[in-house]
Amino acid sequence: MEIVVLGAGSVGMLIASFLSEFNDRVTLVTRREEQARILNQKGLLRKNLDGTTTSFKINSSTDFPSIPSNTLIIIAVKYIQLTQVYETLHNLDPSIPLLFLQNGLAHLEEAITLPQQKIAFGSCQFGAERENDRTVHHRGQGVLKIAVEKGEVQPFALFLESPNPLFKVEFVESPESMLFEKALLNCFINPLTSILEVTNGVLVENPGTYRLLKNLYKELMVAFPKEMARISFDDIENLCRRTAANTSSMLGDILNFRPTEIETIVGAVLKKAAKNGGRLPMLETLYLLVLAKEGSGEKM
Ligand SMILES: NC(=O)C1=CN([C@@H]2O[C@H](COP(=O)(O)OP(=O)(O)OC[C@H]3O[C@@H](n4cnc5c(N)ncnc54)[C@H](OP(=O)(O)O)[C@@H]3O)[C@@H](O)[C@H]2O)C=CC1
Ligand SMILES: CC(C)(CO)C(=O)C(=O)O
Repeated sequence: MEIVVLGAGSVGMLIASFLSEFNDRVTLVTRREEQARILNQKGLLRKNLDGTTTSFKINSSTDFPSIPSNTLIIIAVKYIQLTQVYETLHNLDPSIPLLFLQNGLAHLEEAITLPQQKIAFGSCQFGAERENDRTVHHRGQGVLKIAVEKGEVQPFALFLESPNPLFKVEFVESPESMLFEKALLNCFINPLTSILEVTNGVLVENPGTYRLLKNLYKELMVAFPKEMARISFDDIENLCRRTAANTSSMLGDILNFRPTEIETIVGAVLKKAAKNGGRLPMLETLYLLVLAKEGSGEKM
């Protein structure tokens, strides 16, 4: 099966590297000509958890290659960049399977209005950090959860062929629950790492941020008792520890003066709580601080 990964950032390059270990028909679609040229000429590099580096020969292009219908398209751009991507996907063959890997909740309703008959969503619980246009760091082992919204599992089952024990994939039932659970996890890590400009591991090493995580846990437990019953405090701690060296995707945006995904992650969780009459003053404060920081880039 051909695989096209759209978006050669942290997640796109990391996923493409793992897929290239058992499939030699992976294409990385980039936004910039320069990046495609570097990837084609020099290949893709993955810096592994054990300090080694693996290199991969990879096809890269700024255009979609002519896509046969047995191609899987993996969309690894940020939520904010999806608007442009939807237009392209809209014009593709409706039988082509699509897998969306964004954090947050907003893309779920949007993506399912596309004409494609096979659509799945992924929840990445690993860390990925782009070093440059051809180099990505694997910053923490974690599962890639996949939930199919439209069509059958079969086209997405190719992930199970991965021979690499560090790239684990698990199929789950409901995209909505899976994405909400991931958004809850991101509420603990992404805003705090962005405000404090620290890597994920610091949140559990520093006594002050550790207390903040505990208090936030209590607050979210009251607002979402059913959903939070599936997430233990240990799960949050483990995610911070497993991805300890990672720069969260939101902090990456802040450091590069890009808009963050605060609305689709934290904003969406706050809205859901408000709908049920719940209030989340701590999370709302973190949300406002990220918004303030996001808007401050040009003025500083
Ligand atoms: N990083 C992480 O550890 C994790 C990230 N995630 C989620 O994964 C998603 C992707 O995040 P991440 O990889 O960190 O983001 P990055 O910003 O690193 O990567 C996004 C990439 O998409 C490219 N892009 C933007 N628009 C287009 C387009 N129209 N066509 C082709 N490429 C395009 C960008 O190109 P350019 O560089 O030219 O702007 C960039 O390389 C996010 O929703 C994030 O929340 C989830 C779990 C972990
Ligand atoms: C898994 C985690 C927390 C890794 O940093 C992430 O989802 C992100 O950075 O957005």
